[in-house]
Amino acid sequence: MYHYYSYFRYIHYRLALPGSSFINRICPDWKMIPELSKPSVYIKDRQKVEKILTAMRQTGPSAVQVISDFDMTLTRFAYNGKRCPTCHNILDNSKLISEDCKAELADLLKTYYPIEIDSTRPVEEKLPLMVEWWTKAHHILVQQRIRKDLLAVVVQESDAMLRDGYQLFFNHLQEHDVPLLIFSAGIGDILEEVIRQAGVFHPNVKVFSNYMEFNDTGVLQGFKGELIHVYNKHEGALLNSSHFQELKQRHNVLLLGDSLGDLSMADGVPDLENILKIGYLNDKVEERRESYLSSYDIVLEKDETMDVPNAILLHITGSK
Ligand SMILES: Nc1ccn([C@@H]2O[C@H](COP(=O)(O)O)[C@@H](O)[C@H]2O)c(=O)n1
Repeated sequence: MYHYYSYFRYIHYRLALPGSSFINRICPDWKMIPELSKPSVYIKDRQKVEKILTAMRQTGPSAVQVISDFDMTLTRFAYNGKRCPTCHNILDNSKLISEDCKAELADLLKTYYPIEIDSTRPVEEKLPLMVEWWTKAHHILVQQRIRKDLLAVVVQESDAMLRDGYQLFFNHLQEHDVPLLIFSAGIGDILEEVIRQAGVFHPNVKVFSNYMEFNDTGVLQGFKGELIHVYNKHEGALLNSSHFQELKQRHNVLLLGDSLGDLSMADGVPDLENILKIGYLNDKVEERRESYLSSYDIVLEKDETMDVPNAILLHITGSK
């Protein structure tokens, strides 16, 4: 029964493809963004998306800000069939961690990641478990007496990969003075190193994340500030409301995420007018498709590229 239902939903979302003459007649913007016809693209309400795109293009780049998650949103989920690392995994798998602790961190991942992505569990039930995961993992990392000066080497030696098309994404935002806020439950120091080494840590990029605290000799002794995990980003957004106040003339938001927790990243934006939410659905696709389609305006299924966000950015900035 379930298979018939999901097949029907599949046909339903794929029927109104941008190539169809009906959609092109009422929605001229579809023709301008052929990337929206990629087989990886799913949209529940095309007219809503069309309306937001038209409004955002009309007001242009000076009214927009981009708010994005990092791990598995700006970075790849997999490459050649192998999972790519998150910020935490970059450290967990590095030479800075003893074999015993690597095994402990791997056990934590095996226990808690399935909970993180379980669409049958309510968020309230996941919250304490996520805090538990991050707290235990950070405790282990602190025990390892990690040296700040070795973080760059560890990132260089890792398999971290930004999504295909990341250069256009970061460079285009910089060229058009569009602020990019990266809001990550990963590790800020590692995240910054990944984008620095990729040559895209431009001045328009601001990062909210979990930052490491080092002692006078440069050894990790803890983490700064309030813990950010995947399901408390709204708290971080509200705590950092001064950042959003500085951008208060930017009423339009392009939001990129890969988890339902990422949907609250724009909670601190004052006088929000238009928000276009793009969600990468990387894992457990069948089980989670319906909830992603109900929450994100555009869902990108198993799509390792920045093609769609890039095409939308070029559209908004009038570059295409
Ligand atoms: N010990 C941990 C804790 C979390 N993760 C993963 O990191 C991701 C969070 O970062 P975002 O940039 O996506 O906010 C999240 O998806 C966790 O699965 C981890 O790998 N290890």
